[in-house]
Amino acid sequence: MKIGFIGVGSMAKAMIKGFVNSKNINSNDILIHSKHSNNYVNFAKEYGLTAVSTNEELVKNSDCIVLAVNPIQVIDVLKDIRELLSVDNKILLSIVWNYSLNRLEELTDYDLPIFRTVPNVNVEVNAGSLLYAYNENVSEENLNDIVSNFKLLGEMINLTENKLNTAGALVGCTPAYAYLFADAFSRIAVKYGLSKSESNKMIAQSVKGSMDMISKSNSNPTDLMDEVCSPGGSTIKGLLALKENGFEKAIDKCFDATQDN
Ligand SMILES: NC(=O)C1=CN([C@@H]2O[C@H](COP(=O)(O)OP(=O)(O)OC[C@H]3O[C@@H](n4cnc5c(N)ncnc54)[C@H](OP(=O)(O)O)[C@@H]3O)[C@@H](O)[C@H]2O)C=CC1
Ligand SMILES: O=C(O)[C@@H]1CCC=N1
Repeated sequence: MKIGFIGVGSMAKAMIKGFVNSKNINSNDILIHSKHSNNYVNFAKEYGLTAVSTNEELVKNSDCIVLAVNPIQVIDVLKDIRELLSVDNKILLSIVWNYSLNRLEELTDYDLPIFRTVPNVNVEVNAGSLLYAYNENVSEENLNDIVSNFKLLGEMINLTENKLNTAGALVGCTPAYAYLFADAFSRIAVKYGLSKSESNKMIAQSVKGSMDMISKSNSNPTDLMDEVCSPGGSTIKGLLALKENGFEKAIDKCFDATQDN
């Protein structure tokens, strides 16, 4: 399957690197185009991708078109490719935040198979999550083709579209908050004499292991927290300090902000 990316920003680059890392897709079967050639031509050379000079050329030569532009750019981009999308059984896969299937159909063709997905940047190391919903034009074959290719990037999770905004924030935005959490801990450890790079490694390993505990043990995070807090020990003191300083309230406000569309 030839996969064409319209838009080669942070998220598209992470997906492309994940595909290349997986070694299951020929790099030259990945086509790319974005607005400014200096932002994609060298990237294409570095990874052996096929750079094309227009969105139209990209659509003509791809089986699956990944729409990876910002929401404000969608109308202009789709206007130019709408007719080409309807030729030769193409599939549109949009990663555009908060852009509904219905709106994408209005801007393209009511017969076009369309996937709406929310990936996260962890796809770059094939440890991503990719939420997806799709319209009624998607055939069994389309579904198999998309799932078999995109699962190379991480876990594919099928959801009804009405859950995509909330689940999307949980999956798409949280890597940034996890980086903030890790950075805050490794920075304070520097105050106590560790180097930033050794702290980064330790916090990353510790948080990764803790997240594995949640997914593999199937336990509730509250129960796991209790196991770490030895009576009269340091962890409970730190945990209460987090509570007293508004940690949970800050998380609630953070999540509310992501839902404020
Ligand atoms: N970043 C993330 O973690 C996630 C992002 N998303 C969604 O992915 C989409 C892209 O996000 P992100 O990569 O962060 O954004 P970026 O701003 O990094 O990338 C946007 C890309 O769109 C390109 N572009 C703009 N106009 C056109 C055009 N007319 N034709 C072709 N390409 C064009 C830009 O080109 P150029 O660089 O040449 O100017 C750029 O490569 C957004 O809709 C976002 O909501 C979803 C989940 C997670
Ligand atoms: O910040 C954003 O809007 C995009 C969607 C999820 C992650 N980045």
